[in-house]
Parts: sequence; structure tokens; C-alpha cells
Amino acid sequence: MEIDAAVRASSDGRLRTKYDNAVYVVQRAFALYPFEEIAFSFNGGKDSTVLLHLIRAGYYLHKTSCGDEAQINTVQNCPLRTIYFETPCAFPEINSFTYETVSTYGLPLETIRSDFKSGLEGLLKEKSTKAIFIGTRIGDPNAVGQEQFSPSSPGWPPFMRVNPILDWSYRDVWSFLLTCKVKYCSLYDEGYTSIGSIYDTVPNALLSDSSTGNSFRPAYMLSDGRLERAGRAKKTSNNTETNSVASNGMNNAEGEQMIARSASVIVVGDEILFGTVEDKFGAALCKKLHEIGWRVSHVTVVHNEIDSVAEEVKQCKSTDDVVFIFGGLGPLHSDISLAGVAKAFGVRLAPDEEFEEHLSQLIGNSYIGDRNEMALLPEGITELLHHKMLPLPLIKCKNVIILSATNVDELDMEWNCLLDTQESGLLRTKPFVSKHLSTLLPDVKIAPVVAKLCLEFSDVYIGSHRISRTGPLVVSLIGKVKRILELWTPLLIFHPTDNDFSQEGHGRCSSPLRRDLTA
Ligand SMILES: Cc1cc2nc3c(=O)[nH]c(=O)nc-3n(C[C@H](O)[C@H](O)[C@H](O)COP(=O)(O)O)c2cc1C
Ligand SMILES: Nc1ncnc2c1ncn2[C@@H]1O[C@H](COP(=O)(O)OP(=O)(O)OP(=O)(O)O)[C@@H](O)[C@H]1O
Ligand SMILES: [Mg+2]
Repeated sequence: MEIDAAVRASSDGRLRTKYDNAVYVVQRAFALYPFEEIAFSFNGGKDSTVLLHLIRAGYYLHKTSCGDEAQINTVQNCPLRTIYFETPCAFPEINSFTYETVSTYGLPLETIRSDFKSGLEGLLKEKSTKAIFIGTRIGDPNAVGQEQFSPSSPGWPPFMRVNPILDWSYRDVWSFLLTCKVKYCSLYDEGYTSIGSIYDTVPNALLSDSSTGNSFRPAYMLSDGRLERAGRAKKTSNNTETNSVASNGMNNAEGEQMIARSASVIVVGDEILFGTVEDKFGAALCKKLHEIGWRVSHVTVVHNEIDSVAEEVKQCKSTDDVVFIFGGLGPLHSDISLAGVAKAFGVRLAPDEEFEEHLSQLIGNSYIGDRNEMALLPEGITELLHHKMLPLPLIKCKNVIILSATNVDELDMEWNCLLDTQESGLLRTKPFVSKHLSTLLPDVKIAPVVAKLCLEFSDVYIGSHRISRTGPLVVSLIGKVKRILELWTPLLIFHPTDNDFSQEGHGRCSSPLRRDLTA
């Protein structure tokens, strides 16, 4: 059997292990279910092409292990029922590859022309189907919570989803296809790395060949498989992707700038709560976020406990655009932040091969641990943020960014990298304008003036603080409207004779002008 022989002859030990496990799952399925009650869901994509050849190999091994000597020479092909959900939105290359492949390998094809769920309902009504092979892999949006054998979801017709390549990485897929020298859809040689419909799929920009300007390198050259879905971009009606001009005349970048963004900061540290270590990250990050025009809704310090982190993340992730977490990262018993994030999103921690590879390059294989504890990341929701200045990519789970800085200098570096990385979602927005006025007037005199301003300027934050009980009261005006710069005038008008407010400048407060006058 040529697939089995090619993998056995390969020097790639990891591929052999993945292959053995996957083929074992295939053989188990053939042992568990009657052959005619198993189907193979094939769509011409790279994952289902891998699966096709694993099924062929598994079928061969199953037959030969059953001692079916008479059939050994006739089991090069596996006449497994094959289902293809055909839609008019499929790429013609995918369609033709699918039809060509089923014909090459003698697969009996059942084409279904409806959505997955009703198509499967129809299929099961027509023919008893107990199990379906699917090319789902960890990292696919629908893989979360699945095992190699997973019953279909509640509400779906009942069958067993068999996922032999669930734990395969992007790199494993390409090692297999190239090692076995099997044919795959031509789109993968044109820079497509994951293929959906013609309306939502473009070549992966990370494979753009800068020397030629408009061509793309083949899919197997994508170095970080996490980014295989980067080509699943929305095409706009006029086929341009970005920089469209909205109906209000603003371009996207300007429009984005005006949107108010908020963040929250979660610091994980028993030591901070014991008072033995001082938190410097919360304050430093608030300043940085303020500088890019973001509002910080709150900073929390929590214990190194999975539930404490999970509870906080759960709350913040739905109310803020981005949530930052510090601390609790690594292989120690107290390093629970990632488990907390996973719990908040209702997913489990799963080995992440790309991250493992980065770790092994940085610290060597022997330091990672047998169970790859440091490479366990929340399954299906993790993105790695790369930057040439970062020794290790930063971990982002949906809108939660896990920072690995251990001091403020490292935070500066990570922050600059995040600002430089589009995927971080940290868009600079319109900067805040601020004005700080200090006065020695008694609070009772100030209160009505400030209250009146608050009512009048609801889009401006107006607050006050004291540096000492007897010293001046500082009134702060912070907002995104230039009018703030004139806002101190009403205060002066209100007390024309006092002339007792001094202005501390606005924006970055470079040289405060302090003219504290007594009432
Ligand atoms: C054979 C087959 C079985 C599926 N079974 C389920 C299922 O049990 N539960 C479910 O939520 N989705 C099921 N799906 C849908 C997939 O989870 C998922 O929506 C689809 O493969 C994603 O493709 P897309 O990225 O093109 O939307 C099934 C799809 C296929 C092809
Ligand atoms: N239209 C379809 N018809 C039949 N099976 C499908 C269809 N779409 C998805 N599947 C099943 O779901 C699996 C996962 O789909 P997915 O799109 O992630 O992988 P792929 O198409 O094989 O590869 P790629 O990620 O490069 O698009 C497929 O391998 C296949 O088993
Ligand atoms: Mg696909």
C-alpha cells in the first residue's frame, strides 16, 4: 500500500506517530460499524484529501489484519460511501478536484445539494448511516470539545463523527501530502491555505510573493499554521478588501478612530494581595491605553486560582473590547491563568504544536516538560501574535491578550509590539484631551460649578482629587472634544473676582502652570 510505505520510509518521526494514531482510529471505525453504514465527508479540501488517503491506508490494514488474504490484492481502493455537499459558491477548482478524485479512487459519490444539517437528515432517512469520517482538526472553529469519536450535536441527526486527524497540525497535513506525493487541489499552490466559499476566501496574504507583486507562494510554505485561515477574508461587492469609503464620507481608518474603545486589566498575583509585591503593571498599562485614546473600565488583582481568573475574564470579555492579563503564566502549580481563560470561554486546554515549536526554539526541548505543560493553550480560540522583537509570540484568546512581561521594561517592549501588530486589535483612536485645574476654594464652593459642567458636558469626564487634605483640589476634565480647552473659562466666569483657578495644561501636562490663589 503506497501511502503506508511512504510514511514508513519517511524520517519524520512525528509524522509517523500522527499517521499511526489516525490510521488506528480509521481501523477502529471499520471494526465498530458495518462498512455500508459508514460514510466519508469529502469536499476536495486539503484536510479531507489527507483523510481520504488515511482511510485508504486504514482500510487496507483493516482488511489485511482480518487475514482477508484473498482480498489483499484488491483492497488498494476503498469503495466507501462518499458524501459531498455541493454548493454554487464552491470554487470550480474544488468542484473539479472532488469529482476527479472520487473517480480516480473509485469512491461511490452521493452529492447533496442542501445545507449540512438538512442534507444529513435526508441522508440518514434514506440510508442507515452510523458513522461519518470528517477532516476536522483542532483549530477549526467547529472542533472545540470534539474527540476522535464524537456523537453528532444535539439537534443534529444521530451519527458518530469520526475525526481521525483531530490532533493534526497544519504542518502535519502538509508533511503528509508532500511525503505521500498525492494530488491535492491546485488552489493550494496559488496561496490558498484554507478554502471556504468563493465569497469569503482569498489567497493568504502571508504568502504574497513581494518580488512579483501579485503572485502567491504555495500553501505548504506558510510557516505558522495558526494563520491558515488568514485568507478567509470577506470580499466586498466591488472586490476591494479595505479602505472603502463609507457613506458618511469617512474612510474606514478615520471611522475606526472615532469609535470609543475600552479595555480592562486583570493582574494575577497572590503576592500582590498579600502585600509583599507591588503591582506596577495595572498603572503602567492604564497610562499606555490612555495614550492611544482607550478608556480603561477597571483594573483587578485576583488570586492565582482558576475560578477567580475565569470569573473575572468572563465578565470583562463581554463588556470590554480587549482584556489584558498579567501573571500566572508558566509551568508552576500557581500558573493557572491560561486554564482560567479556557474556563471562561468554556473550552479545554489542548497542546498547541506551533507554540510548542516556538518554545523549543527558545528554551530547548528538554525544558518544556513531558506533557508539554507550557504549550497547552485554550483550544480553538487561541491566536499567536508574532513580532520580530518578541522572543515568544504573545497569546491572544478571542479578545483576551495574555502578557508575559515580568517588569515594566518588558511591558514597554510587549506593548510596542502589540501596537505594531494588526491582529492585536489595539487600534489607535482619537487621543484624549485633558485639562487639570487646581484650586484652594473650599469643596462646597466648587461642587455646584462642577455639577453644572457635568450636566452641560456629558461627553467630558469631570472629576476631582486631592493630593493632601489641606492642599489644593485638582479638577480634571478629560474627553475627546477640543472644547475641553475652553471649559475652564466657565469656571473663571463663575468666580470672576476670585481668579482662583490655575490651569495645569492639557494633554501630556508638560509644564504645569500653577497659580494657586486663596479664596
Ligand atoms: C458530515 C458533517 C457532519 C457535521 N456534524 C455536525 C454536528 O454534529 N454538529 C454541528 O454543530 N455541526 C456539524 N457539522 C457542521 C460543521 O460543524 C461545520 O459547521 C462545518 O463543517 C464548517 O464549515 P464552514 O467553516 O464552511 O462553515 C457537520 C458538517 C459535516 C460536513
Ligand atoms: N462541502 C462539504 N462536503 C463534504 N464535506 C465537507 C464539506 N465541507 C466540509 N466538509 C467536511 O468538513 C471537514 C472540515 O472542513 P474544512 O473546510 O475545515 O477542511 P478542508 O476543506 O478539508 O480543508 P481546508 O481547511 O483547506 O478548507 C472536511 O475535511 C470535510 O470532511
Ligand atoms: Mg474547506
